[in-house]
Amino acid sequence: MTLAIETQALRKEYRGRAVVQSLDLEVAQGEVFGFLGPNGAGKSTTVKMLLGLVKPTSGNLKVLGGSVEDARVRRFVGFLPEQFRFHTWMKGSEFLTFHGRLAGLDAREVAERVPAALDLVGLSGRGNDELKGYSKGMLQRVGLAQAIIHNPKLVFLDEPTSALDPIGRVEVRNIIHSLKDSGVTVFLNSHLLSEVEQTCDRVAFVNGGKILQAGKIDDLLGPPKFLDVRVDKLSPELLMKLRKLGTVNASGGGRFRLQLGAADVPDVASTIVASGARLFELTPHRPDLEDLFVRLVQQGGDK
Ligand SMILES: Nc1ncnc2c1ncn2[C@@H]1O[C@H](COP(=O)(O)OP(=O)(O)OP(=O)(O)O)[C@@H](O)[C@H]1O
Repeated sequence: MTLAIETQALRKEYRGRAVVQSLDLEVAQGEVFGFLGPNGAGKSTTVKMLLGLVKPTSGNLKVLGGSVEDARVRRFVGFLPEQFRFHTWMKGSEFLTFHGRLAGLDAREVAERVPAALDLVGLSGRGNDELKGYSKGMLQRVGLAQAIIHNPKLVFLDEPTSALDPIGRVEVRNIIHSLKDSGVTVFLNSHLLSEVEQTCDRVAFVNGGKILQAGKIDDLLGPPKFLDVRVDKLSPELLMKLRKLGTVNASGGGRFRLQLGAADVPDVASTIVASGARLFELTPHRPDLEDLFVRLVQQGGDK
């Protein structure tokens, strides 16, 4: 596995107080990784160290297989900060040209990339407008365009959807998916856990500067605990078969909730269909990231 980010025992102290402690992190190239934690958990400090903006007190870190101090490595890193101070007097395309040149693109590359980036974030046709006339959502999107103007291999996005309406969120989610499709690694800080659940391959929960848990979302959440099902008729024969798969609570009209035992969702569906019943609904329920987040932070936050 080629790693885009690798840290060992990374630590940052401010005035003797550790705000990031012994952080071991591995993010594979091409994955969308969610870095989650409550306010003050040490997320921004970690990102700043990974960007070379803050010097670690101790520990090791590698970005794209090299040192973040190396300009040749930073050339392939993009960043959208949470509270971007936009140059509001600039037009959208001037702003992107400015950042493209800062990132090392030459005039020809910038001329090519600016319209493509505006298009990708749904702002084509608005490049000649000054940023001071942009809505919050448009600013967020032009900020995202700035983070990817130079075709980075690794992008850090800090709360990229917080200022956006539901349509804007879907658009950003699609942009993240298309970045992933083109092999870009995305490191996402977000408090919007439903967004994270839909976007990320893996997540790490951090609090008190330490990782509480990390892994694939499916593995962390585990299998569904119960299913809500609707069939045309819950016959005594079907009921008997379902009881071998879990505990059935019927609520009439062919509806029932099945607390799953060892069986999984396909077992239940095939049992129903094989019995000759018609299956209208089958909804698996499991704890979501928010449940896990609250549980982990409450259990492990003060350690
Ligand atoms: N430059 C600094 N000097 C002193 N303390 C700092 C500095 N930067 C951050 N801290 C402290 O480090 C801790 C972690 O802050 P950090 O901003 O990394 O958290 P965060 O997880 O990003 O929080 P949020 O979700 O609120 O942005 C906080 O207690 C913060 O006050």
